[in-house]
Amino acid sequence: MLNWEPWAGTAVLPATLVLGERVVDAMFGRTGGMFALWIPGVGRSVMVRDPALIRQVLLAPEGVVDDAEVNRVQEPIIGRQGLAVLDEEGNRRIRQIMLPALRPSALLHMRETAQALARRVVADCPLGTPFPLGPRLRTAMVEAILALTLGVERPGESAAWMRALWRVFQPAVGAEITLRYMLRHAGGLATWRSFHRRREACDRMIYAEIGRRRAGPDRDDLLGVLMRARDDNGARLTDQVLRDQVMSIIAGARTTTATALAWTVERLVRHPDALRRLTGESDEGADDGYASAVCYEALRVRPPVAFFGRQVLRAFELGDRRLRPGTSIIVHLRALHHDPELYPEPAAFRPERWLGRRPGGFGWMPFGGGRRTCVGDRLALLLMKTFLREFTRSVTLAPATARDEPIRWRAVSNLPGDDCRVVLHCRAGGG
Ligand code: HEM
Repeated sequence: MLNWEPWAGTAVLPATLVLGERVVDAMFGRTGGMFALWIPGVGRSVMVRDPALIRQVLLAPEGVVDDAEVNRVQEPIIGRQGLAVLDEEGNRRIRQIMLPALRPSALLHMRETAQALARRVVADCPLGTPFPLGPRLRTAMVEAILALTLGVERPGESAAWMRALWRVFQPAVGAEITLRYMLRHAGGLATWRSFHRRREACDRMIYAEIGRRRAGPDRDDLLGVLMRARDDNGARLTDQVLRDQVMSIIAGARTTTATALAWTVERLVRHPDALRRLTGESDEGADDGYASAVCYEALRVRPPVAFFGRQVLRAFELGDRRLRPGTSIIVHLRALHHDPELYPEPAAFRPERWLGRRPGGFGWMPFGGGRRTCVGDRLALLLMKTFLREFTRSVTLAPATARDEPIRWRAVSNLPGDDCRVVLHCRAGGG
């Protein structure tokens, strides 16, 4: 029954690059929300967009699907004990330590950090001329995450961290990591001195910070929270585990939130009514209901992360199919978020859909779901809303071109094709 599909399904992703997303939608339409395919470096897979099937995957009992295996590509950066690649028990333990520090009530201090960063972005942007906002948002978001994780707030200090991180995270390294991961069974990850040197330079900074803290007073940032944790026997997390969590948080947060914000601005400048309403709300300053709706809708129509996945450990019935161990299950987020049965006129950007309503269930999943759901979702929304408020208060935003920016799909990211090209003008009486 699956016979024709792996071939047609395998052709779908490359065909999408040429013919656009309608190819994926057509395939899902023909196959009832799930199709089989073969992905280089990943292997036998099914691509899913049906919320009932996604629910079944995410609520599967422990031991039936593996949450970590599909994240192994990140291991050279986040380490063997990084949150995303830890086994279920290890992952649960680290999440229990981290999550209280990532709740909205614990993140209030991040609002001020985000405000200051947003003001600096606005002050540094050229006025009256088109430019890409994306790179400036990426820098600001790395600074935000350094403040949250390591308490780095001073510009000189953060510049040193940014330089070290850039050498590990630059796109060429990312592409090589993916390629080496695909060749892992042929020893693709074995020797790679240049990368190890870059990573060690970054690691030295993290270990030096851990050492300073062991010798000095406690700090209240995320590293401080991790360093205070003890297990039932009173043992604390090792330096290696701490290092791997710092890199996991930076890897998870580094570009995702900036991409989400870039898409939100890209959608808003092409929907002047929504932008006007958001600006009105920012000026009044009391409520952020519309800003929340704008963020939910932008994350729906343009999910920054294109897919998330799980791997089958024990033979598993998914819908009417039996999946063999080793099969990867990939959730296609843009297709899920454009299901017309869930969202009438799914391509329309309409924040009003979310007024008086919070996303829930399995039809809106920009942050993934189940046991491995993103730990930074609340922080991401806080950063997005704070930036939008500062922007709309101090500048008017307009698109640099009339056409929508195309979705540039790179690895697991959906990026704005022109890196969010906009024109800013000072607002009369704003700021
Ligand atoms: C709009 C911004 C963001 C988006 C769209 C996003 C999306 C995602 C997705 C789809 C996953 C996979 C979840 C799954 O497999 O079910 C994930 C995991 C993760 N995210 Fe985010 N993320 C964002 C921001 C952040 C931030 C700000 C942080 C750090 C504070 C972060 C840290 C992580 C980590 C550490 C994981 C791995 C969790 C685990 O395996 O237990 N993310 N994220």
